[in-house]
Amino acid sequence: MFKIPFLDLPPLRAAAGTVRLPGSKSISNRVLLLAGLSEGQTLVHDLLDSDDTAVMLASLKVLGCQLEQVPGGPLKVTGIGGRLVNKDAQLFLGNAGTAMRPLTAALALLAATQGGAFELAGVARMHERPIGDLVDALRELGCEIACLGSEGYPPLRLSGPSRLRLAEPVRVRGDVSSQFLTALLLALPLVATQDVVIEVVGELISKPYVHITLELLKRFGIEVRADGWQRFTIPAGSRYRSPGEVHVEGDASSASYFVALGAIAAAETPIRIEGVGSASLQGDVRFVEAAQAMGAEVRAEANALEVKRGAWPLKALDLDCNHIPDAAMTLAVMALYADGPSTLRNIASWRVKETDRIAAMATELRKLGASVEEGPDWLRVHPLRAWKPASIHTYDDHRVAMCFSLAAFNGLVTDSAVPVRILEPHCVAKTFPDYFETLFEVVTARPEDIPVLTIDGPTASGKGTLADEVAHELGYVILDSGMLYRATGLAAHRAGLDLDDGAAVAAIVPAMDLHFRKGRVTLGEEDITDALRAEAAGLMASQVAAHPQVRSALNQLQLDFRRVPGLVADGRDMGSTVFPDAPLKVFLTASAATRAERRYKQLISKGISASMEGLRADLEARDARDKGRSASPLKPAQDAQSLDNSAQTIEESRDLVLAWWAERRPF
Ligand SMILES: Nc1ncnc2c1ncn2[C@@H]1O[C@H](COP(=O)(O)OP(=O)(O)O)[C@@H](O)[C@H]1O
Ligand SMILES: Nc1ccn([C@@H]2O[C@H](COP(=O)(O)OP(=O)(O)O)[C@@H](O)[C@H]2O)c(=O)n1
Repeated sequence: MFKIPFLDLPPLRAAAGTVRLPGSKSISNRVLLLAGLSEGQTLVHDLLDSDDTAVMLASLKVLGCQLEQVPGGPLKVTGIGGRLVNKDAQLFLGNAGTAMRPLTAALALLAATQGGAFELAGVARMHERPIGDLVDALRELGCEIACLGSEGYPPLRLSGPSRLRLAEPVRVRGDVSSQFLTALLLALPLVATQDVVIEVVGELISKPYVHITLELLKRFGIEVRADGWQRFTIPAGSRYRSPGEVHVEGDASSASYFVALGAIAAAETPIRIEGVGSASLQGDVRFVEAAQAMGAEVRAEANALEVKRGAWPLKALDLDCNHIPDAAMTLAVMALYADGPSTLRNIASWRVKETDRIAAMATELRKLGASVEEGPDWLRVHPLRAWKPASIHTYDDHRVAMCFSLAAFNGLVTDSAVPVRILEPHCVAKTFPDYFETLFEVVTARPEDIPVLTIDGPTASGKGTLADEVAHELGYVILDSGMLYRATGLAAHRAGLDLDDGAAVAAIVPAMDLHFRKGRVTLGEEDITDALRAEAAGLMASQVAAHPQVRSALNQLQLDFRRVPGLVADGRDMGSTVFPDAPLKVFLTASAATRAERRYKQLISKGISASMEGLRADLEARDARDKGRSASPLKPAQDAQSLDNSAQTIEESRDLVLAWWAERRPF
């Protein structure tokens, strides 16, 4: 996950490959609650790991459920069998509607029948999301509920015992959020000593989510009788029975970004999306039909989709989106690539989601330059051809962040492509913590569009440290080019080659089986990270680096690191030779005394013995060789910014470089 203030997406051009979706949020939290209320054990496979499931899990634990993660396997949930273990608890539910609503219903009913006191609270936005209709329905049933802030909103206090009135049908509004009905359906089996009837008042929205609820209840042994979508009966004597094992489907709303990606950018080979398909329970899988109407070519298997671009530009759309409320946000961004204005209708529920999504989408689309009209329950988006680089505010709303990533394909409809900045990208953790990593796996950009920041300088000036810090802050890929020279030196040495024979050393480069993963370097099967860090490897590197043949043999390997979303490259000639078009080139220096001292401390802290004088002599010899060689000698690129960090802390250097970087970005 990118836990950084912003993530800049360079102009993207194409997409291909396979993505595996994380588990559905709606199914995960429903299954967890049902497993938690059931008697016995349930093995939950493919559970979504996200903010919203984390708050549900934390609550179940407080309520006395036992949770055990089988390493690399399912989560084992041992339920409370409908009997309260802990009758007095405070639960924090973040911004998770899928936890707040059903837990309110379940705990209100349990408190009424078994006694207890529960406080349910969330983040500030959760306290602005209405829950009054559910509270009213539960009070009608005889539950005691106090709204601790504003009437009709969380935080709530649920207490009991109190006498329940189950003989009369309980009435709940269906036209604001179907989650109120879902909450009652999930919870009422707890008290179904007689038939309990729920009547929906008003037209029920988001029916597919209620369908998921009914299907999952069935798997947990509860056969609800439904009369149309207006009246539901929970039969007397209903009891949750664990099915033993449950597999959570991939998240169909999350699939929408990749379906859209295929429609926009998979011109050659399709994007394959695994985890949802034609057999999916989730209503949002019908997003596929909307994407097809806009031109996507889709092939559906039971549990996978393959999507390719069909019509281009996309075809404008006028759609009632009531059946795909969450996924429909993606259509608003697809509309930018259409051949006319697109209208999304019947989306009033957007106004009470993580943020007011109609207002948010309109505001952010306009920042890109789009012309947008909005009404109480509709949004019209006009196609965009003159794009502006924009900083997209994400309102702590995962879906805003994910759907605006698709704006980075603007280069497919304009000659002057622009990057897109996504603020607070970690908000995707709500449903898809690795969304951007997954996206980056399947998209490509033109190398010249991918920004590079270079840091060159003499040994122990702090290049590696600064590069790590800056790359981390920007979410960029890192190239420690010295490691490539070190690995080449080491491999040549081990092969018994004369390190002064440039042609012989260069000849082994193509066959080097070198991999960089998670800060470790492997050569073939062997982890050579520590060997590479030794001073001896640095000297060997400097020796082989003097040969033009070796430098050119390593050139393409270095260029291959220029990957989405951007690159920070450190070495000797990153700015002067390898990435001459980098928008920011830093030449980092520090006095020889400072550098020798830093290297000394670095080695000592790793338990490697060293002498200050020896180190200084080595580094001066290495500097002399690096500066004096004819091939790519160590010297600042013409347009480099010099930085002497002798008297600076690491943070000061980092912040200065980030400030220079900010000056060069178009946002
Ligand atoms: N600005 C700085 N101030 C103090 N120490 C630093 C600074 N930059 C780096 N260092 C320290 O100096 C040591 C050498 O830095 P390193 O990044 O390995 O250098 P290089 O990659 O240039 O050889 C590290 O232990 C690092 O923590
Ligand atoms: N881009 C690069 C990177 C390293 N090198 C060579 O590789 C040696 C080791 O590089 P490094 O960056 O790992 O070394 P330190 O600066 O960490 O000591 C340097 O002394 C250079 O001779 C190079 O020539 N060009």
